[in-house]
Amino acid sequence: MKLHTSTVHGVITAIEDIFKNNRYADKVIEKTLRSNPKWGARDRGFIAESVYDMVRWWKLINKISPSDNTFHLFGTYWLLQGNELPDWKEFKGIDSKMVEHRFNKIQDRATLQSIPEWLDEMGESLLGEMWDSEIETLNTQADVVLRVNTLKTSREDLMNRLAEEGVETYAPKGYKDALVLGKRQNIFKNPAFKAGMFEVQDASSQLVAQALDVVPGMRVIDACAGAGGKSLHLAALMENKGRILSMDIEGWKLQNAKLRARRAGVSIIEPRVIEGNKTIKRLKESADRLLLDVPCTGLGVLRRNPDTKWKISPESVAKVQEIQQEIIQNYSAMLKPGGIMVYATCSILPSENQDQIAKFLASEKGKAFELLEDQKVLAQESGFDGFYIAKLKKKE
Ligand SMILES: C[S@@+](CC[C@H](N)C(=O)[O-])C[C@H]1O[C@@H](n2cnc3c(N)ncnc32)[C@H](O)[C@@H]1O
Repeated sequence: MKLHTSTVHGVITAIEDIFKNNRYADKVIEKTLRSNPKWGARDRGFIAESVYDMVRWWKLINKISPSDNTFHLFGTYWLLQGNELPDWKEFKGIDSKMVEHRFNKIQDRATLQSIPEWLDEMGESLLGEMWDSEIETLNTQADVVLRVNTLKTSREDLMNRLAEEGVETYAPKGYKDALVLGKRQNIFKNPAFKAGMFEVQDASSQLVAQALDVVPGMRVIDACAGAGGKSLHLAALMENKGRILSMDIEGWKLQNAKLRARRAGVSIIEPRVIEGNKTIKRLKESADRLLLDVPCTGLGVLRRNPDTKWKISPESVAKVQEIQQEIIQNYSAMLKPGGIMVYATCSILPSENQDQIAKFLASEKGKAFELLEDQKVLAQESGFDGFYIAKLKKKE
């Protein structure tokens, strides 16, 4: 593949923005692509993929590159991908033999898999021998998965409609509303997206709303609703009948959920900002179903957000675990006796998942609950994101 000055500069600028200014990769890529409307689909694809890949392999590239000059780092990445470098002055001092030689000398998993050492140690201690292949899987590129909005269309109709436009998809077994794109592309531009016929949502994430066993007419609380991905799915499963209270501590995220609801033809979502314990107390025993899609490290979705591994630390992992336990302890009061609560994370760490549930069940408030089932979804087994989903019942 031939390299072009303008797009390589786009990658270099984006990488410097991410690492020097500590910005999120997805936001930086979005900004870079927006600032250059003349780039075509291939150029955009090249930039997005190269930036994500460089972020993913940052530690490895830095170990091999002859310097921390961003062109050298890009050149190293490009050669590691099995490509050739053009004769540009910026790439002076790097060649494929040197890159191969330095790569072959690396033995340790933390560098080879390009993750911080503390994370490698934590992963191994918590996941044992599963860690090796899990981190390998989490370093690959994720599929683009759609969730069909059954309020507007069926999976078969959407599949046919997209196929007529040349967008090939397949329906993965075991995920009744999911379609996987055959080829990565910007699907947000598709008219079916603008018409609210689908959302982009990983297949594992689609298991969360399903676990709540909702029926039309129920009163549901989605207590960490964010931009409303799971609330929208719940609304579709409830045939847009009943009530969903979508709550979060961040009001701007709920605003986003409102816009998405309008596009999806959903009218039963009511956003509510959590302003403290008072908001929770007022809703005591008011919900038939309660979803706690709690904040987490995001280690199950590293394929989508590779920069997570450079942003988290042992301290932030401990802090988020504290928040998770606080949420389950305090928010579980909003569920009616006999109701069902789902606790979910997009993490693969037992300390954020089954250990949190065990701690809750052993506590005073947890005595009112029983665990019905839980799913520990690893990326290496499912082929999709890593997730944890626990389904609990509040005793009558
Ligand atoms: C995993 S995200 C939710 C994703 C969302 N459910 C979706 O499907 O798109 C976790 C959310 O919890 C919110 N959050 C963090 N601390 C919270 C708290 N104490 N109470 C409620 N929400 C909180 C964050 O703002 C974030 O939007």
